Amino acid sequence: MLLLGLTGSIATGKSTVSDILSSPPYNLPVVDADKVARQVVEPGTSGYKQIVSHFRPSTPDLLAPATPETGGEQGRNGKGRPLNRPALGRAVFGAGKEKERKVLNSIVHPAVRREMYKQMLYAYLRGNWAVVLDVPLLFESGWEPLCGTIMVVAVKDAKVQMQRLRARDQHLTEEDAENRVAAQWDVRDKAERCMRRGEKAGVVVWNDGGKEELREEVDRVMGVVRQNHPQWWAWALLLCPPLAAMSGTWSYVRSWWIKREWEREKQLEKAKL
Ligand SMILES: CC(C)(COP(=O)(O)OP(=O)(O)OC[C@H]1O[C@@H](n2cnc3c(N)ncnc32)[C@H](O)[C@@H]1O)[C@@H](O)C(=O)NCCC(=O)NCCS
Ligand SMILES: Nc1ncnc2c1ncn2[C@@H]1O[C@H](COP(=O)(O)OP(=O)(O)OP(=O)(O)O)[C@@H](O)[C@H]1O
Repeated sequence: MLLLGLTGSIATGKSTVSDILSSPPYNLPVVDADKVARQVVEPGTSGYKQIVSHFRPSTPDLLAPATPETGGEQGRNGKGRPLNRPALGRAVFGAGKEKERKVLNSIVHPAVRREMYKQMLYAYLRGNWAVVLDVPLLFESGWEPLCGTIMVVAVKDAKVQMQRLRARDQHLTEEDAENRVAAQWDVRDKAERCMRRGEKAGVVVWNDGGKEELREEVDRVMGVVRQNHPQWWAWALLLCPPLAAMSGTWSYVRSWWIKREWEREKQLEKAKL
């Protein structure tokens, strides 16, 4: 089964592409890291308890206000009020907040990873030829070598990204939005890194145009992916687990090598400046 990593930067169009991939004619299962990241911090979970214990002293509005909708003082299930996500966002995005963001990531990411592995295994056992891993921080958090193919959804014009982000998340101020964009790698760097993997292992969906153009671009890119990963290969991997293990190991080593070379080049470029 192909692990198709879907990434980009904030508001470049990952969820829109993931909706296309999960509908006909593709009908691919999608494991959505943002969705899982919400589940693992619901009231009562260990993630929730750790976040409350670390962030509450510095963020007094960390929990949603006690209203009938949020279930009063103790929340709907009696395990606490849900997190006030915009407030937590302000505590971790912005200049000088990298340390706090790292703390949040170290609480949330391991739980996300565990749940995602479970969902991937389920998709494999159901005989899917591919599963989409929708992971916004795929490169930043080291998921890259795991994916047979990476699809980056990118825009060439940074203004398009900012406009879409502001239009979608109207609760964010201009500064909030800029802080969130700055918390991730530049999407054009992600596109470059992805193309470095070669067409078999890395494809870029450019999304500067309208939604109709995006659909056509996804169809074009999926034609390339499908050609490189035919159905018979998916069946061979399912019926022969040692072959799946060998193929996975080869893909991992190759991706790891490309990642290392790319990082070296970037370091050399930096040193030259
Ligand atoms: C800070 C939080 C509470 C803000 O919640 P909010 O509902 O406002 O945003 P949401 O979760 O929908 O994320 C929107 C986008 O922000 C970006 N983003 C989220 N977390 C991070 C992060 N730690 N670093 C950089 N970018 C991030 C992603 O592009 C994501 O798609 C939330 O983003 C969070 O819990 N982040 C930590 C978990 C994480 O890294 N999630 C990303 C996938 S694993
Ligand atoms: N080609 C397009 N034309 C017009 N609007 C678009 C296009 N692609 C995406 N959008 C809109 O831009 C916004 C951001 O897109 P989307 O939510 O898919 O991004 P995302 O990369 O998943 O964001 P996040 O990282 O925050 O989860 C949405 O409101 C979406 O409807």
